[in-house]
Amino acid sequence: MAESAEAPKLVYLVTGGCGFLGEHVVRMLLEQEPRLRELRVFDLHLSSWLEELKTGPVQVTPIQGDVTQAHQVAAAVSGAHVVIHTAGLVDVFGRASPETIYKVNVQGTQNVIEACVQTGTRFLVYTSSMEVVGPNVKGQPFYRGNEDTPYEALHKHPYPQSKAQAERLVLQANGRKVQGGLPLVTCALRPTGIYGEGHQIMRDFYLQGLRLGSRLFRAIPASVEHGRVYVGNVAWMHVLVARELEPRAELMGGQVYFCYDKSPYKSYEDFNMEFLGPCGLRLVGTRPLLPYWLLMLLATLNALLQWLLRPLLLYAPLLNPYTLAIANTTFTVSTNKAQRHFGYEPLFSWEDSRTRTILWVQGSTQ
Ligand SMILES: NC(=O)C1=CN([C@@H]2O[C@H](COP(=O)(O)OP(=O)(O)OC[C@H]3O[C@@H](n4cnc5c(N)ncnc54)[C@H](O)[C@@H]3O)[C@@H](O)[C@H]2O)C=CC1
Ligand SMILES: CC(C)[C@@H](O)CC[C@@H](C)[C@H]1CC[C@H]2[C@@H]3[C@H](O)CC4=CC(=O)CC[C@]4(C)[C@H]3CC[C@]12C
Repeated sequence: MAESAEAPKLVYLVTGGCGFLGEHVVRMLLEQEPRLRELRVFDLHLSSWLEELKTGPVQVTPIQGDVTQAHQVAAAVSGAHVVIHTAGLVDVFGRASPETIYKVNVQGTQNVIEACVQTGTRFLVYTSSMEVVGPNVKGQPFYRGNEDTPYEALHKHPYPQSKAQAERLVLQANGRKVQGGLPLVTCALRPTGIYGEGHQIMRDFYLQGLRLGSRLFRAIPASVEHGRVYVGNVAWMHVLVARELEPRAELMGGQVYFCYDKSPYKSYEDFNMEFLGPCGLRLVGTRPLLPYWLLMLLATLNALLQWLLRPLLLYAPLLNPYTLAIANTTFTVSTNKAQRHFGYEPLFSWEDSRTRTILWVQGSTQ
């Protein structure tokens, strides 16, 4: 816990606080923000682990609610000093309809913004995504780019479209007068693919590998780099931005920041093997075992099957045309904007991030 002479007086709200990233943000705030008096955790689905947090010095207030319900959001926001908005439907597998994704990710974010304006909360940190930039529909690579790199951010998929729209709303709201007459200060953080304790897709790959005789079969060329960032460092960046947004409002207000750390640049599958290898899996093939056209045919058949089965059951495999295209397109960032603007340095080294993730994967099947 960082030291502070002042008595704790601030109220923070984390939406989506029971999610993969949200939980790490909640725990990081309790460890690293000495000014906290109350931490409100707003989520559609509250987790049981919240109970263990109630014994500490900070008042932890679980709030079961839906960001698509403006009145519930306003009640949760009222009186908060900072809102960290991570809640969202993270769906590229066809589980939810495009309408639902839009309702949660865009209208939900608009509700958070309006709640800040109406209740007088001045600081809003939005969890955006690398996906608001790319990979785009043309499959153009984004190779070690930064926040200023020119890139045609064209999307057709509902998820990146919704994240891009929500980010625009947040950045446009910067400077709006909130109740009481002072300006709203907003910023957006763009994580690349987040990994770490609680990453369900990593767990799915591990379980799939165990079912296939402790092996996975390469589908993506090793040459395709995919940016990844450790969840603890993403959480730390959120805490730091929430703290620095007030004193550095002029510089940070209305800005976007990629989330980054020292995680190595690798293909999505080779990066996963950094954790799954030590857990006993091996990746078969030095190059994809099937040609891209055949993989795309299988992905398309998955999408067709999902559509046919939808009236009966939800069939949502990892392989679909969108995920295959994303995985096959280089997207990595190389930037220090967060360091320049608010002194961000990763809290966890690559070695530490890797060890923590391996331990979690090993324990995730017990
Ligand atoms: N997982 C990743 O690799 C990346 C995630 N992000 C962003 O980070 C944020 C968190 O993502 P994850 O933790 O991975 O997802 P998650 O699905 O684990 O967490 C999202 C949380 O939001 C809550 N939620 C969903 N709909 C809600 C609603 N209508 N009202 C209230 N709460 C609702 C869920 O219950 C869940 O706890 C999202 O905004 C996502 O777009 C950005 C880049 C990468
Ligand atoms: C089946 C194989 C082709 C396999 O390699 C597919 C992997 C695929 C599930 C992932 C590849 C890239 C991932 C996405 C990327 O990290 C960017 C993301 C940002 C977000 O905001 C949410 C998650 C995601 C879309 C992430 C989802 C999983 C992948 C598509």
